[in-house]
Amino acid sequence: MHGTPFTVAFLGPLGTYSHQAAYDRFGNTVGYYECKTITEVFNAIASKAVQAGVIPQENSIYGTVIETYDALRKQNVGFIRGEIVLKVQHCLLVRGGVKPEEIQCIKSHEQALGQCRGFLTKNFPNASLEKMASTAAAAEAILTSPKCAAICSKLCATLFNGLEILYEGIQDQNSNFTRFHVLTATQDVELPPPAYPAPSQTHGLVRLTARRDVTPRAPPINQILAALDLTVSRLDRRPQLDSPFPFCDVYFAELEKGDSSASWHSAVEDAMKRVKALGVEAELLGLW
Ligand SMILES: O=C(O)C(=O)C[C@]1(C(=O)O)C=C[C@@H](O)C=C1
Repeated sequence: MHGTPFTVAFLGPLGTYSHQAAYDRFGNTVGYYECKTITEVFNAIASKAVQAGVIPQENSIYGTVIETYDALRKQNVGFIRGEIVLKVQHCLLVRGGVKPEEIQCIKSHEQALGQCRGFLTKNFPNASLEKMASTAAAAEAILTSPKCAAICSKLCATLFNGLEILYEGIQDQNSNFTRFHVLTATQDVELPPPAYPAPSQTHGLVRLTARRDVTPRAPPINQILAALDLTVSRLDRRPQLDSPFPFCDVYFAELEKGDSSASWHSAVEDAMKRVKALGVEAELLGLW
């Protein structure tokens, strides 16, 4: 990709929170590449169509972004290089002139519908809820569906002509943040420097898979974490799809560096060796 500008993929269209998070990190120093789904962002990174991507990971009201963790289960999924935390204030948008009592359906990304569940139950108990690929895709869709409203950011009211804001700040808690990951295909892709000084690396993400079909006496998660012997600041799990046994999981352990001055990268590598000695697969998915 010599000579091509650094390009960053995000869940589009323009106006999504992913777009805003990407812009917060990379500004106008890079090119942008809109994707229709989060999975497409991962694919664009893996196929090297882009040098980096921004992926939503977790929301402070609704929790884990499932599509992201399902993608992180796959091989060669990319490498997490940073995080961006974005304040999320959802609005309810309609086509100009539409009254609240005329709204029959509400469209948005499932995360946004989940973050506004209390508001929707109270104010629109009879409206049908429609999952869309993103909040801005929902805003675009209501241009041609006048009986529907969209949950999205305020920015969409300026980006899409003919839409107006009916309500602002409709999420169930006023304080609402989404954390995004910055991903590249491999650890060695050079990232443009951030506008503010980057903190030194203090996080890591390791995928842990105990395969009962390969290691019948695979240890339980508490023994795996004991072997890891590092601070685990969060633990997510998704089903192991390729196991002949039901209810076997893949774990994602987010690690946090303690006070030690030793190299963080080698501390994580050593911890993974201890886990592998138990017959458990350990894959490094990020350091940031
Ligand atoms: O639909 C968008 O605008 C997105 O960027 C996706 C997403 C998410 O998946 O969590 C990002 C932030 C908000 O939490 C709602 C939706």
